Amino acid sequence: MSLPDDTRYLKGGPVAKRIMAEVARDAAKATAEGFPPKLVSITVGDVEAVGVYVRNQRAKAEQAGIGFEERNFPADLTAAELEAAIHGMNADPRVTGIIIQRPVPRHIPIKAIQAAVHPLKDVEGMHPASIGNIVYNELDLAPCTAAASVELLKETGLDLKGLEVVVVGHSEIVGKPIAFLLMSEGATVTVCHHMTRSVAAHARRADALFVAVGKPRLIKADMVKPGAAVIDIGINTETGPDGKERIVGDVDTDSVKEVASWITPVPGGVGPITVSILLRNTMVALARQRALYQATYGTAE
Ligand SMILES: NC(=O)C1=CN([C@@H]2O[C@H](COP(=O)(O)OP(=O)(O)OC[C@H]3O[C@@H](n4cnc5c(N)ncnc54)[C@H](OP(=O)(O)O)[C@@H]3O)[C@@H](O)[C@H]2O)C=CC1
Ligand SMILES: Nc1nc(=O)c2c([nH]1)NC[C@@H]1CN(c3ccc(C(=O)N[C@@H](CCC(=O)O)C(=O)O)cc3)C=[N+]21
Repeated sequence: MSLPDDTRYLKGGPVAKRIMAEVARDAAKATAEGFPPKLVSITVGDVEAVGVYVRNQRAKAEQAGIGFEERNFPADLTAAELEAAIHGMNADPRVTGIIIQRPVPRHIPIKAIQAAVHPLKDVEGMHPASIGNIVYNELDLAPCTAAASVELLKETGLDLKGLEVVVVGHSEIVGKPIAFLLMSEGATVTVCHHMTRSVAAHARRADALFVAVGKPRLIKADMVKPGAAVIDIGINTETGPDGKERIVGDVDTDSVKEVASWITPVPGGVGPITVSILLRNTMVALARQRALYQATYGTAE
């Protein structure tokens, strides 16, 4: 989809491109040195919900020179079987990073599965140890979407110190890490969720509004402060007026763009940056694994 050349759109493409160039350079160097990076994607059962994400991961990984392997397990896999498979990948030196695509079937406890991924291979930053590092402001393996969203806000040039920010949605993978990253930047952060009495009342006070809920057109123009920056993280698939499937965010972009000073398009906003940060995290993970390998088996020079 082409977007109007409008400064109100905070496009993800240029930021993603910058990150991808850096990743491709690092991947080529590591490969030449005998350490080819490889990312393994785990999906369990119905892969439809994560289809776009996995497709883009494969395409971008190949473009950057990172190996990509998709492991799709049947929906009736037990948690113990999945953990065993993950332990195998933890022990496999050819696997650099592991991402468990969400959602997984209800009978699989996602927290336990994320904890099974070795922290050195946790490219999504979802192991409890990785998530904990965010509280300490150690951010080199931060959850990809949260890092991508904050990176886009920075593109506005707004000073994050003291900025009034509202985050709608408080999932472990998106909303909560966004709140932590923003706190580290000095913003004043309010987090809304389904029990919040009036999301609108909070949202209207925000200089920057992050939305990660999964409900098309949840945020309308009257919920946005004039001049605000709106970061739309939602990725929802719906049937458009032409009968074709399309991707929309959580923000009613047509009306909100008349009020906001900046708005991220969907598609073309946060999504592409998320993928490039996942690949960047893969290279960070590789560097850490190489450092450990060197410390363990290397000879003193
Ligand atoms: N662009 C990207 O790179 C990515 C996009 N996404 C997209 O972001 C969206 C959110 O994903 P994710 O966080 O995983 O989803 P979850 O379903 O895990 O979380 C949704 C959150 O929204 C809250 N919520 C639900 N209804 C409301 C409401 N009416 N008002 C305020 N808050 C509400 C929920 O609160 P409670 O828990 O209290 O019910 C919950 O915290 C999805 O559309 C997903 O596809 C996700 C990852 C990456
Ligand atoms: N463990 C886990 N981590 C996730 O981060 C995660 C997940 N599971 N499950 C599914 C959701 C959804 N999600 C997307 C990320 C990028 C695009 C993306 O690249 N979007 C392009 C789409 C372009 C196109 O249409 O091809 C864009 O917005 O421009 C889409 C969807 C990550 N999620």
